[in-house]
Amino acid sequence: MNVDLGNALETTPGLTEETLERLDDRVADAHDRIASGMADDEFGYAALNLPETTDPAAIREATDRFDRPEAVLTVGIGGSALGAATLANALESDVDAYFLDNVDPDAVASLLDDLPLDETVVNVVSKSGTTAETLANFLVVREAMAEAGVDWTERTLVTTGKEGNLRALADDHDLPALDVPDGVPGRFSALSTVGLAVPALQGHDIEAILAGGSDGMASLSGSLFETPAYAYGAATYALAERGALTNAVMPYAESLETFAEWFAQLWAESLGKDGLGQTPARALGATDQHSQLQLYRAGPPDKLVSLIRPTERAETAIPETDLDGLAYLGGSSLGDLLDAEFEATEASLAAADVPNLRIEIDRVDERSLGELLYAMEAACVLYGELASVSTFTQPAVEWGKKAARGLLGGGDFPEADAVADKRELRIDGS
Ligand SMILES: O=P(O)(O)OC[C@H]1O[C@H](O)[C@H](O)[C@@H](O)[C@@H]1O
Repeated sequence: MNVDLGNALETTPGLTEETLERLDDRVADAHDRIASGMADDEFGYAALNLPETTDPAAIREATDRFDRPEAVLTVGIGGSALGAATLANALESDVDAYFLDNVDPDAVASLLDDLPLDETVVNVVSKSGTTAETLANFLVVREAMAEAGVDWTERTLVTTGKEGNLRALADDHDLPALDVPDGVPGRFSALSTVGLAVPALQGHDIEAILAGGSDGMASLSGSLFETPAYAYGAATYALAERGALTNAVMPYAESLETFAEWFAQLWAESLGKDGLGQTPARALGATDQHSQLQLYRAGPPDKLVSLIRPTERAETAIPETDLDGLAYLGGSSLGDLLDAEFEATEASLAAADVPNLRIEIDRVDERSLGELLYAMEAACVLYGELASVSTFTQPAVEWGKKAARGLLGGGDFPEADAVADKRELRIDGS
């Protein structure tokens, strides 16, 4: 994996080589803090040890008891879904992966109608075991299985903390259960049981995913010039300080589209604190060149664009044509075209002085994905250190969770009272 900062030099906002040299002293201090947090398995920092602390054999022991299913249905939300979804949607498998991470009744009903429930493994994931959406969806899924004559206890895998509702359910019904490791916030859990059970059920090489994470771990050092993850974290931080308040993440590979969603949670929940942060925007190359790029290039100069690509792709040749004006495409390939679009977008942003960062992975496979996920987590932790925010908490999200629970009669939460204070200025249509 490599990160190229060249197109963020002398842009608006922008960096200079001198800025980066000066910042490198702070990166060294931040790295010391990160390394000591890792050594002590401190809350949050422990996530950066996962390539070494996750036990793939324990994951396989829990997943191997299910004969190769037709589908895996994960019931979870946020960090309990997005890591697994990133891996499942990036890697090809004949075991289909679905994710119930919302409680839209139409979407839930239509998914349950379509799924072969007797051939599906239900993977219910909640670190806290209290998230209303996840537990409600699980109750709905469980009932759908019972109605279809499927013994849900035979087809359910639970991943949760050591205590709580889900743990009790797993114990009561003797369900296979994986532990969410201590000290690992949900959005940093992709390389743990939380992110790896689905790829294991799909037959992917989870050891290779962890090996990729280990590659990222081995490259952590006290200098941003030697650590791609820190180069990305330091540059995004410094650009945000200079006004790049939006980070448009634009993978040039459809298989990485969900990665941008995972990144959005990581960046938003970790860094959006104390009036600081950088808004992650999700885009896909080349598709969004034809929609969002106009804004990124010519809108307010408050953005940076992160362009991500694999350097190796499958080849699909573009057939020769004698159509005037299209002959230049013939003999080329879709991959060449996508790469040309990638480089053209970089150049077009640079020509308009818009900072853009290039991230390259070797190819979309287990090892490179493990390295990419690890590197972005390390980048985020470094950014949090430089910005002095509390990277591993999410009090603003918890506030809304409590208000919703209170509204539904799930406890006495003062946050729920605020809902009654909503101001109205309503304009009715016909
Ligand atoms: O895994 P759970 O406890 O169900 O939590 C799922 C999600 O809930 C909240 O929204 C948190 O802000 C997220 O960080 C977390 O990933």
